[in-house]
Amino acid sequence: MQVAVINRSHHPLPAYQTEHAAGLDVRANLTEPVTLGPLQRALIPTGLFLEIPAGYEAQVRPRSGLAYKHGIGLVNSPGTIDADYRGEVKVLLVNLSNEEFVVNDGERVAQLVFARYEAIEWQEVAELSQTVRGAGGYGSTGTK
Ligand SMILES: O=c1ccn([C@H]2C[C@H](O)[C@@H](COP(=O)(O)OP(=O)(O)OP(=O)(O)O)O2)c(=O)[nH]1
Ligand SMILES: [Mg+2]
Repeated sequence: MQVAVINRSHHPLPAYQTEHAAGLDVRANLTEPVTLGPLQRALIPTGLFLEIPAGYEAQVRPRSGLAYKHGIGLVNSPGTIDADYRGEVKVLLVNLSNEEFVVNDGERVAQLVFARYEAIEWQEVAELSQTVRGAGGYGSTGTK
């Protein structure tokens, strides 16, 4: 699938790092580093503007390496880039560690996963079909 993009960053376009990677690593586009103290969050610009085909979205997902090594996540994980959004793609990082984390220009801060979605129409009804699970959830099937 082709996706129109304007790259106003000073970095190459996001790229798949391996042959069958689902996500394209996206880089911070900064004029100066951003320091995130414990529990601080920041909107990190990417310099990227997309025109995603109708019927698709881009999900902004965390990188597990940053999460594991530095406690860096996304406040709104996964972020949603709508097909009709024409603004700059930004990444809402949060520092969930006890130590400062410095986001440097060019750092791969998140990954973009393109996915299909279905637009639905509600069909309001009085009752839903019966199932074995019923309303059970939140651990209702036990822990083993
Ligand atoms: O991590 C994100 C999440 C969103 N966006 C952009 C693209 C998306 O299409 C738009 C709106 O996002 P969302 O619908 O999640 O935010 P909202 O709080 O509902 O804002 P809005 O009222 O503008 O929809 O912001 C990003 O750049 N990065
Ligand atoms: Mg919205």
